[in-house]
Amino acid sequence: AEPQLADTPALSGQVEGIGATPELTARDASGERFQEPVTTAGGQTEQHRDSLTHLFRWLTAHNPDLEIVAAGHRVVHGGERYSAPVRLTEAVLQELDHFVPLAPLHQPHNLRAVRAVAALLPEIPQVGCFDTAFHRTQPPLAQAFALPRALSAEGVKRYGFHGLSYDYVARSLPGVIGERAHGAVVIAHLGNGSSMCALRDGKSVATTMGFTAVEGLVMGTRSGSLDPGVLLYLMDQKGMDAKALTRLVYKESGLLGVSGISQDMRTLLASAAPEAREAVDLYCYRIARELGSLAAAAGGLDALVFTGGIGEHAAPVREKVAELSAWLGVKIDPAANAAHTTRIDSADSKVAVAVMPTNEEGMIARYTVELLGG
Ligand SMILES: Nc1ncnc2c1ncn2[C@@H]1O[C@H](COP(=O)(O)OP(=O)(O)O)[C@@H](O)[C@H]1O
Ligand SMILES: CC(=O)OP(=O)(O)O
Ligand SMILES: [Mg+2]
Repeated sequence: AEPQLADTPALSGQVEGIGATPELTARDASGERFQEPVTTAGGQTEQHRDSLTHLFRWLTAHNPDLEIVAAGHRVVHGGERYSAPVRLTEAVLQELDHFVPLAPLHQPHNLRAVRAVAALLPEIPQVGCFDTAFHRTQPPLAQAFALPRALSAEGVKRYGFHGLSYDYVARSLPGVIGERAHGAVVIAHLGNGSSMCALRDGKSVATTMGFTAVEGLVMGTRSGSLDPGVLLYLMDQKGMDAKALTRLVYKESGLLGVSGISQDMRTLLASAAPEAREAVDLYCYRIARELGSLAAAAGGLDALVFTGGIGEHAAPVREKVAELSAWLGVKIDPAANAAHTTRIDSADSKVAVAVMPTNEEGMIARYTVELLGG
């Protein structure tokens, strides 16, 4: 029989703290919550393996009837080659290893999990679902850097990320705003990593992230767009090498670097420190600037959607972005915004404004069933 996907997951959960003290948390359909530490020692590879061993044992103990038939994975970078989900064979994994330098915070962890499952459950098929894939519909101009042709031909171009989230939201959007979902839409995925995507008729036409997931908006610890001259200056005048610059732009910048306090939006919103305020202000200002740019790429703005941890929960961020975007016809209803309702635009707003939960795992499950069931 063809695999069927239930509307709601039987279980959902995560292993957090790999690299430190991993812990499994899960929730079943009735809302019951489970939490247990993972016993492990050694480096990241061993910790991934032990976390998955623990997970599979736990799954069997709690659902004796459960049969694992496949595993779907988020793989952040698929390069030029992978514009759709793919069966993960060892040959494919070796190609995906090449993108580790292009997504150092994500790709190595993504691939470790695939290899750990392959070792533990060698008989099940595994599917890779790429953050970059959704953006392959973009016109070539939107994917281009103004670099010499030879470099562009090698694949030095703008890929974009958070595609699983954008695809999920785009598919759900007609149910929230009707016909306007087929017009010019900008989705703001605001989490630890933050990016925005312009869509026309549900397809990506432009996005703020580029070759790597460090371009674009201010993020938790990532700088977002920088004048490349800053990097040249730091190399030339301060003797910083690639490793030091990687640490700087991926781990020490963004909300954390500007505030000097935290990478966590909740902490910053609760803080009275002027540095916290400045970090949040810069975060919102950059979103509003990019919204203007993306509206230009989409040829207008019919709808603005907020998603991700910050987009879904941080009402003051949405309020500030809306205030800075009034010129585009964005106007929100303060009470609806404070209550995090699905539609937060005021009755006289030209632009529909929505708050929607994302569901990257749900999207992975769907792609996996589609690929294997077809
Ligand atoms: N109630 C809230 N108010 C403000 N910010 C929140 C709230 N809940 C979560 N966040 C923020 O969401 C961000 C994490 O987003 P999330 O999408 O969960 O992250 P990830 O990209 O790791 O999946 C953090 O900055 C966190 O502070
Ligand atoms: C690609 C990316 O930035 O992902 P995340 O938001 O999960 O860090
Ligand atoms: Mg996320």
